Amino acid sequence: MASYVVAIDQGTSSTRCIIVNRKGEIVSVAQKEHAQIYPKPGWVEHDPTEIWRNTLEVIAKARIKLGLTTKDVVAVGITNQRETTVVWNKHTGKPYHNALVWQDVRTEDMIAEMAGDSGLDRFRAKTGLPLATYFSGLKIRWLLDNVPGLRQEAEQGNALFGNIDSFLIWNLTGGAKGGQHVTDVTNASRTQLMNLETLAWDEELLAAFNVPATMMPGIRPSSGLFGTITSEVMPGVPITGVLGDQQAALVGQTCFEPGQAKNTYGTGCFLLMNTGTQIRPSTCGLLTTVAYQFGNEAPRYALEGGVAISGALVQWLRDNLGLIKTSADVQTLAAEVPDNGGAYIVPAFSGLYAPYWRADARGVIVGLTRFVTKQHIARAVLEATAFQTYDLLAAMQKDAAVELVSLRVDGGMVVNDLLMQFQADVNNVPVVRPSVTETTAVGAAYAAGLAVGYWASIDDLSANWGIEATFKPAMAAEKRSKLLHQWAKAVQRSLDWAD
Ligand SMILES: Nc1ncnc2c1ncn2[C@@H]1O[C@H](COP(=O)(O)OP(=O)(O)O)[C@@H](O)[C@H]1O
Ligand SMILES: O=P(O)(O)OC[C@H](O)CO
Repeated sequence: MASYVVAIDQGTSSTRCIIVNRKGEIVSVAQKEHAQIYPKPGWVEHDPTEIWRNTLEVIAKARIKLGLTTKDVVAVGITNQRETTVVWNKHTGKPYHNALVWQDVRTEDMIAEMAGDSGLDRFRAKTGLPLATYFSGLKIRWLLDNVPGLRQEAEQGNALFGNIDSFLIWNLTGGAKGGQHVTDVTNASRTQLMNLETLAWDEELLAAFNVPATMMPGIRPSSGLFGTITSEVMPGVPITGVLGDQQAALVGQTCFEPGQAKNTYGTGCFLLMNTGTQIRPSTCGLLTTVAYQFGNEAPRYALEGGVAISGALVQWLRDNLGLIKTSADVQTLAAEVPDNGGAYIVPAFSGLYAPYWRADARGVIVGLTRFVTKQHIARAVLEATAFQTYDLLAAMQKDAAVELVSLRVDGGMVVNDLLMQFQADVNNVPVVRPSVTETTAVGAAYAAGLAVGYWASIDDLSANWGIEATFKPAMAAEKRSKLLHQWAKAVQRSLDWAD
């Protein structure tokens, strides 16, 4: 049998195992959703043990579909929802608490105290990130301060911190019996505890967030050996690629040249532009982050704009309002009307992220009249994602001082042609959908395969990329500016809501 790379894509909504061949094609997939736990308004948790169980299950299923033995697998890559924080006991493997998901806003009250007189940008120079509920540092601190006995456990060296990548690697490589406690530079860059230049945990940051260094995983390049799997699901196979999911998508889209950008439409929506070896600070509310580091090469950096709620708004329409049965139904419903009927939704469920960074914002639906129907609401749901992306793109073009000639897209929502066309229209930039839209998993596979010589160089990867569809802007300028004007007003209405 031919040889393959296995990628595990642990996302916010589900866990997937995807098996990739040398052409970057997906030859087998298995996927499982996990529970979203909302203990209070604004709080979002996952059960790490459920995610671990699902990971084992999807690996087994994807392998069985293809009749794959471990001999056929050259390497494993892992990509994951970033920032989501797990702390577990190193002797038992048991988490001390559910994972605090990146969207969780329970640390909101800690921000003002941390910011002090320096403001939200207190740690931006070292980390590229503003103070926000989003990143792991405050989440770790919340756990240490609120889970009885945890701080003492951490100080005694019994408690380990990890994002989901670390938690999975540790379990796959032996768990309490010698599991590797490691992460990669891209994930570490989202904790707000790593220095972007040194690529090491920063003592001053650890002290400011009051996090003991003993909890922290070793930081490795994104492509290289992380450990060898001992779990019976794939014993003996090396894990040689790890990337946060948005950085993995950048790699999967083969955006290796400075100035190339992609937008991933999943639960949230994330626009990343490769800025090469340069750490480019943002003045427009974007993040500076590590894009990838392959082996001993210099790290590559990116500018990033992320919004918390995009596909999640479709799920909300489905699960909370019951207006659609499946996510795909949103397109059918929205296509029954020619426009939004004057309704706009700003899905600030977790506050607003880039470029606004307003933790006090909450979701609003504005422009309601008796004319507005569920069809208009469905349309407003899709348009909200496109408008939020427009805001990111505008900030990105200012920060990077480049004009994008096209936008490469991927993620679960890009099957939606109505959304893709509307995106091209409001951005006034062509939207390019590649033949493989599971770029997150493919990116992790690429990092893993490069490390073991399955692909010789990034040129091999770029040769695998191809276009499936291009959506060209077709909206009159006047209509476009009217829509964007109304959107900007709607955003203002969402601000200053949470006290
Ligand atoms: N046809 C569709 N139209 C709009 N949204 C969709 C469609 N299909 C899936 N989605 C949304 O895409 C998201 C899943 O995308 P995915 O990339 O799998 O997310 P994640 O990696 O965050 O788990 C879900 O929020 C879902 O509601
Ligand atoms: O699970 P996704 O694809 O929505 O991605 C989540 C991001 O990594 C959060 O930063």
